[in-house]
Amino acid sequence: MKNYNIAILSGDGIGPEIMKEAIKVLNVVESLSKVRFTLTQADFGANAYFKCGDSFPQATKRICAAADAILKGPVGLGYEETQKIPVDQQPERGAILPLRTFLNTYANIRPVYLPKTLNNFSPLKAEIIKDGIDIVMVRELVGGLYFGNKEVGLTKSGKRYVKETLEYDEDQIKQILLVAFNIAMKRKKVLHNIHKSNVLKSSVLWNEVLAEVAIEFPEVEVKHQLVDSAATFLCLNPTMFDVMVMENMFGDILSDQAGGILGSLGLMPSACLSDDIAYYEPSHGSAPDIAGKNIANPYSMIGSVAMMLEYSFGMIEESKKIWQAMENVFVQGYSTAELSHSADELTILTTSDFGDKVVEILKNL
Ligand SMILES: NC(=O)c1ccc[n+]([C@@H]2O[C@H](COP(=O)([O-])OP(=O)(O)OC[C@H]3O[C@@H](n4cnc5c(N)ncnc54)[C@H](O)[C@@H]3O)[C@@H](O)[C@H]2O)c1
Ligand SMILES: CC(C)[C@H](C(=O)O)[C@@H](O)C(=O)O
Ligand SMILES: [Mg+2]
Repeated sequence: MKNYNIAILSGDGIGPEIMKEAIKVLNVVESLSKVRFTLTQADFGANAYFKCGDSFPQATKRICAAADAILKGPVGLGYEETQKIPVDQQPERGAILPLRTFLNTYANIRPVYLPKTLNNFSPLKAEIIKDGIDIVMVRELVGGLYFGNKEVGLTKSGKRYVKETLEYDEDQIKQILLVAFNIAMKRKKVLHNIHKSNVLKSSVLWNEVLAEVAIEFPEVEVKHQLVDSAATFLCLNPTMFDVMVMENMFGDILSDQAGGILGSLGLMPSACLSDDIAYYEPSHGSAPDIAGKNIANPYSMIGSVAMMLEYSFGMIEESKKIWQAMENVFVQGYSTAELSHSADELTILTTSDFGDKVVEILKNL
């Protein structure tokens, strides 16, 4: 029987709450299929820092390196709590970014998906999204401003200054574009290239490389869109997009905006892919404002499981069933707390009840 080793990094805030539900779903998939999942928990994030003084401990690195895939909950704390941790150990700089470089997960796939049955969750008018929303955002994840040279100091006149550089080389750009073109080939063969070449030299190089890569994909129609106007059209007419590709920072911001047009960040799972291994995490953070209340929406974490089954283990049917089960929970008239604004007659489920409903439906699909 096939066995997959999965590292479980539950994270901070709502992380452990939503991870518990994701594991319930994994256990059901295991019981219904011919695979075994061996789960290994590892400390990561602020909790790891407070436990052992390191937000990405060596032991966790070893567990990740030995895994077939990694399932990661969000990390981070509220602003005040974060100040208790030295800047370079804060879970974003000390854990997430090092994890991304450690694994070289350069391609971040963020599905922006709302089946038409659920379009009442979106704050957008029904006529704009009558057929639902179905976009794949492809975000470069190990380059750009996040990882460029950083300098902090004093000017000659004693003023504090900071310098952060947006760096890419052509190989980094090419590898993410190849991922995006290949996804476009499997979908509608239309790729929106999101850039800012009217100002940024990095976008000029990005677009030059894109023109070269595009020759290998003559069937894909490329549409160029400046990032600022893309933000507008994402609200006015999201269905004009199918696959969108962009550099790291643009992708961070537009993908959170995308969570907004779905109605909640809790509907945003993601996959972070390298050529060898992948890790899966919600696009959102640790939601300190709702942590510990059993009200977070675990859809993003369970959706990350579905993406792991598809991308890392080729378990396409099982993955589809998880998406279907989650949609069915909502279609049956249930909701999670943060989506409750959309219709008063919905029954609000706690985090754990949502997981239980998914499991119940999954067993009968
Ligand atoms: N990949 C990651 O681990 C990751 C991603 C983003 C932010 N963060 C970190 O998370 C911390 C909090 O950041 P923030 O508050 O700006 O953003 P956030 O994404 O944690 O929360 C933004 C809003 O969305 C809501 N929300 C998020 N996920 C939800 C869910 N599953 N169900 C219901 N509501 C949900 C929150 O309650 C909050 O109102 C920060 O430390 C940040 O750096 C981590
Ligand atoms: C927490 C932070 C480092 C991270 C990012 O900016 O990439 C998050 O916002 C995300 O979108 O995954
Ligand atoms: Mg983000």
